Amino acid sequence: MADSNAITGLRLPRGARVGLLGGSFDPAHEGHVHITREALKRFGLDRVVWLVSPGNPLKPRGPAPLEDRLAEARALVDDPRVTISDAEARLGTRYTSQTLARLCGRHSEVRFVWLMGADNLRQLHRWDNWRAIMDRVPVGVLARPGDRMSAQTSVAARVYARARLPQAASHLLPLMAAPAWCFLNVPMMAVSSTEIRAGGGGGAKR
Ligand SMILES: Nc1ncnc2c1ncn2[C@@H]1O[C@H](COP(=O)(O)OP(=O)(O)OP(=O)(O)O)[C@@H](O)[C@H]1O
Ligand SMILES: O=C(O)c1ccc[n+]([C@@H]2O[C@H](COP(=O)([O-])O)[C@@H](O)[C@H]2O)c1
Repeated sequence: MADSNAITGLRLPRGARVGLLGGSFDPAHEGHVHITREALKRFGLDRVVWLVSPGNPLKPRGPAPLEDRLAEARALVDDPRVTISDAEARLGTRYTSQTLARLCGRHSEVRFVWLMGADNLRQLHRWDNWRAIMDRVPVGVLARPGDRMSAQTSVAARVYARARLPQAASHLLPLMAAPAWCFLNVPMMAVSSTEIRAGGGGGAKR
């Protein structure tokens, strides 16, 4: 049975293990596809939802229009396990702690895992109500060029050191009660939206 919700716009099977990859996706790129594939495999996820953000609260410059970013992401992804979602715009949430509270409330039968690249683990302690994020859902972190060490040295990694799951047990992460997090030292792909924007790439609408 699917846990479908008119407000979030998401149709998620009850009991499913669902990764949430939040991002500006300005534009979406192969790095997002790569970490999504690794997360599906290594965390044993059934689905990954790309939560295309209306705008990162920490970034001063606004992203391209949401509709353009959603369309570009949909054009890039060819995997039925991956959903490109505007749930944050629908819910009217911008901060991840709020988004997770609303999603967990609306999809109470789903096992969510928050996914992010290692660069975001490095600055997680600057996010609004960041401990509430760690305390609400398991968190899966994927290596990113330049940020491999953040798994050991970031504030969040140190504060939640006892909640770290060894990489060898990564497939258990969706079953763990929060706080629990796991760093995946996967092969890395050196691509970013910043570089693509600087090179003038990113899709026909730019
Ligand atoms: N090449 C990559 N390797 C690992 N993680 C990545 C990679 N690209 C993006 N991510 C992660 O995907 C999520 C969404 O990324 P985002 O949409 O901000 O792309 P970005 O390339 O980091 O953008 P920007 O350069 O504008 O900051 C973040 O958690 C980010 O850490
Ligand atoms: O909640 C916050 O304070 C917060 C601060 C910075 C980033 N985020 C979220 O982190 C995700 C990655 O953001 P970005 O812009 O780096 O792609 C995206 O879902 C943002 O909403 C969230």
